[in-house]
Amino acid sequence: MDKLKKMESKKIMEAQESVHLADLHLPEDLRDLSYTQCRQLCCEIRTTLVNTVSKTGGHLASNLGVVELTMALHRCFHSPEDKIVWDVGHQSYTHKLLTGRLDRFPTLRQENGISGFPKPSESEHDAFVSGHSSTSISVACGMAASMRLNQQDHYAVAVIGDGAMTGGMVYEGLNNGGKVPDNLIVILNDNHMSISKNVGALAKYLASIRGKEGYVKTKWAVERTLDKTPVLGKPLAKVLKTSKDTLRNTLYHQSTLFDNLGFVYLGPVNGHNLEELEEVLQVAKSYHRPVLVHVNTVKGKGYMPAEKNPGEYHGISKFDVMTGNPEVSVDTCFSTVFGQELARLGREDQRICAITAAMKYGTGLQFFASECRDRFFDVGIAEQHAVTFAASLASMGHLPVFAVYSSFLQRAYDQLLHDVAISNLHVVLGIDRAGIVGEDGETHQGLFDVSLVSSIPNSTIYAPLCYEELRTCLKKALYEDKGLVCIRYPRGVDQSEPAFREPSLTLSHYRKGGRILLVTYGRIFNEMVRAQVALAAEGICCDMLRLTRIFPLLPQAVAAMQEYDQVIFFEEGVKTGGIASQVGDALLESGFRGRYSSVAVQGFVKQASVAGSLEHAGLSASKMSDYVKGAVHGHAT
Ligand SMILES: Cc1ncc(C[n+]2csc(CCOP(=O)(O)OP(=O)(O)O)c2C)c(N)n1
Ligand SMILES: CC(=O)[C@@H](O)[C@H](O)COP(=O)(O)O
Ligand SMILES: [Mg+2]
Repeated sequence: MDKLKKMESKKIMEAQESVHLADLHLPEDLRDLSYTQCRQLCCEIRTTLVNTVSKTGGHLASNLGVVELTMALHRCFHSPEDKIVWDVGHQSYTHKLLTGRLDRFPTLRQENGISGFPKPSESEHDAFVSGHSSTSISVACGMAASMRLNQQDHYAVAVIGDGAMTGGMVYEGLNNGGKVPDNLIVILNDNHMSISKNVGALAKYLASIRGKEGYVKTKWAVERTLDKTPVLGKPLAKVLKTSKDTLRNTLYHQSTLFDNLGFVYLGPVNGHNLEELEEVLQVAKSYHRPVLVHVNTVKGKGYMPAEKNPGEYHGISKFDVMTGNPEVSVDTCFSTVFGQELARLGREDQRICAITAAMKYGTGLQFFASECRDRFFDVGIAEQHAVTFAASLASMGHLPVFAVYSSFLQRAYDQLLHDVAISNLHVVLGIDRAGIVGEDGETHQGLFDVSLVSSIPNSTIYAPLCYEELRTCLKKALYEDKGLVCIRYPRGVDQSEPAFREPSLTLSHYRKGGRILLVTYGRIFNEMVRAQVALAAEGICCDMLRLTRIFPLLPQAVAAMQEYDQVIFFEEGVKTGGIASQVGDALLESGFRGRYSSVAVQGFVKQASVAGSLEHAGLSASKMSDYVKGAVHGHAT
């Protein structure tokens, strides 16, 4: 039997053997499997994804869509020497399963468990931290450049979705990457979806090229013919390379944006067909220059509820696998209230415009979108653009409201400062997911917005406690305040007790006759109320001060603090530059003679439940009460 036949029979034998993730040494063993075995593994992976996410919550639909793509990548590239960089990283679950994390997979997104995003600290196969969109091409560019400098013949592969392609950083990366002779491969995972439908001119452009099946088929034939021509030394290889390019240009006169930017464009290919995927990836590797591979996938592939409703299953909480129904369904949350109130105001005032950066449903703007269609703008994953766009609308007399997650706003600091604040333009921000977010972890915590915005002159920040207060703040922000006005509110529901829910636009002072004043803002006031009750039961009487307008500091708040022997500020935000530290400065300047201390978040907050993270940060009721007891007895840290 010749070598080829032997290999063939080995393959057939292997194909008859069933394989399981748990029996394999991954990712290495993947390369020895037959396609039949790979497809079998894909089924096992999908079942694992659905079952696990049904218990932990997570990004299901995006992951179901890239099972074959991930398998093909790990068969064609050699991680960790080759670097696979996942954009956003929310679709990296299969990658985790194929790189030896099956046993830990049930701990997904839990405290001390594996992350829902790539984390080099978790595995050498996670090339780079991600969570925010559109960074992968820049990361891969840097890695490919480093490989060249170190004379390593490895590959840097960025895997990026069509939604993430709407982010501006992508074009900075393409601009840089397209001109270098590096082993840089960009895989465009095109499923026609961002979280909701992908929007904008780029989405339209991708739609126009993704249907061109003829392009790819003929192309493979050309590549194969040329690649199989015996190599007769370098000069001929050069001629062949030139003829490849000439042939490509002749056959495919219609070049893409990516070709024009210096990338070889390959595709589109069926992202659920392993053979086709591996073929295109091998061709991509053969170029040794920047290549973009366009892959068509179906978001939610293989689990009917997710295929039918990819938006709802993008990020989902625990659900019933049989029905697809969420375990707990929440009708109202801060985002919904914000969105509904904005829609109501928008109906009455034609100047109001609402802007989202691809988070229409997450921020509750779907209500505005359906009621005031022409004044609703989904600008794609483009927070920087969104802020400058809002500034520009304001300069033309509109009343723009940009609803954005706290952590994603971090990108747009200069736009807030340079485009909004310097001109004192009236722009309202709904800062959603403010504070601790829980299971998404470090990349998504909303803990920096207060420090960030309060460093900008003439800005205003509100932190409403409850829905009613949120509505009032929004009206005030639109009709009474000027300049940059932010309203920050958390993920989730109003948990404040009716007795503490008197809406205020400034501050609420709860007097019990104590000599200690506890101060805070936002949702952790609920924790403070519980702490105060517990402390009272132990004979420690505390007053409370809750701020609704947190910045600029209210003179009456600083004045109220002067009445006390001891003031303790609890803040669900970072300590540096936060309100607690600003209050400390103000008290010092005012000649306050009592004791002042604060508890705020320090460092990056890892994934855990919101309650768990509050506890670790010292911001739960029990930790607050412990801290106060320590302070009373003179040993607070
Ligand atoms: C800067 C930033 N803004 C918004 C998000 C929220 N976000 C996460 S995934 C996503 C959609 C990504 O779509 P795509 O890249 O096509 O991936 P798919 O889920 O379709 O696979 C968005 C908007 C984010 N992670 N980062
Ligand atoms: C991956 C990503 O950035 C988003 O999908 C984010 O996880 C959404 O968070 P929410 O679930 O709070 O909308
Ligand atoms: Mg997509």
